Amino acid sequence: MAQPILNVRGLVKRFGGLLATDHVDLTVQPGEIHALIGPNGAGKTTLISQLMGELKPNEGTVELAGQSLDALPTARRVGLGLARTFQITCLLPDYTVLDNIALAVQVRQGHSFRFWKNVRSDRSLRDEASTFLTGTGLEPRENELVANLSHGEQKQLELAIALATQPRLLLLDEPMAGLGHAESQQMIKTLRGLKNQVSMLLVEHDMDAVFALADRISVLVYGRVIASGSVDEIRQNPEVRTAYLGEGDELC
Ligand SMILES: Nc1ncnc2c1ncn2[C@@H]1O[C@H](COP(=O)(O)OP(=O)(O)OP(=O)(O)O)[C@@H](O)[C@H]1O
Repeated sequence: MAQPILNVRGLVKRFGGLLATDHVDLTVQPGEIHALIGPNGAGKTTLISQLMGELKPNEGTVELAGQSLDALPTARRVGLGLARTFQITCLLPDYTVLDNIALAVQVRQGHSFRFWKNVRSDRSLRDEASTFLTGTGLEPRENELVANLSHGEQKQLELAIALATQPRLLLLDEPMAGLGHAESQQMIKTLRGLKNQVSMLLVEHDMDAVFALADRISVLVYGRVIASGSVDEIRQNPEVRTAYLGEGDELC
């Protein structure tokens, strides 16, 4: 098997007496969409924050394409190809769609936020930024202020911003959260279209989306990975049904 793009071994995060992640082992293969599911409070967001270097683990190791990230701050991890989206969108509301993406392009190019006036005047920066709108459905909205976007459009924009850093691995924290049916379908289509471009770790509660997108699924309960496997293996796993859904519930 190819070298995993992400290799997590024995990752632990304690908050006082609470084990938010409990010796988590996880791999994401190149080109894979690996879904991470689990009940509220299972530790999914905590795990993503540890991968990004926003939270320091108590134990364990994280490698991106064979390179250890353990001693690296978040900015270096982004430089090596990690990007995340957030459960609650994190955008600049008084700037346009294109401004928000151009800023991410500029940061990737190594410029500091202090020079960000260029974002509104630099033609090549704006041209490059607009390429990340392709397939998001936001193309006609590039000059709209973020504050005027729907929730679904903001989620699409957040994804475009993450892509503008040209990641090798995208960590998606509930991209479907708060979306209506049509918006969820658009997001599924967008993510499917990205599959050959970037590997993904997809944290998601919407099981229709998970089953539509995932190559493999890992199930986190009380900080522990209780199962990992193909969609069919996870659908049929009795421990997953009991721990995650409750006895007798259908996993779909
Ligand atoms: N900064 C923190 N300080 C103390 N406890 C925390 C902190 N962050 C998270 N926790 C706790 O760690 C556990 C895991 O939380 P986390 O947000 O990672 O779960 P989650 O699986 O992402 O949940 P959800 O699906 O609701 O987003 C929870 O019990 C939460 O209350």
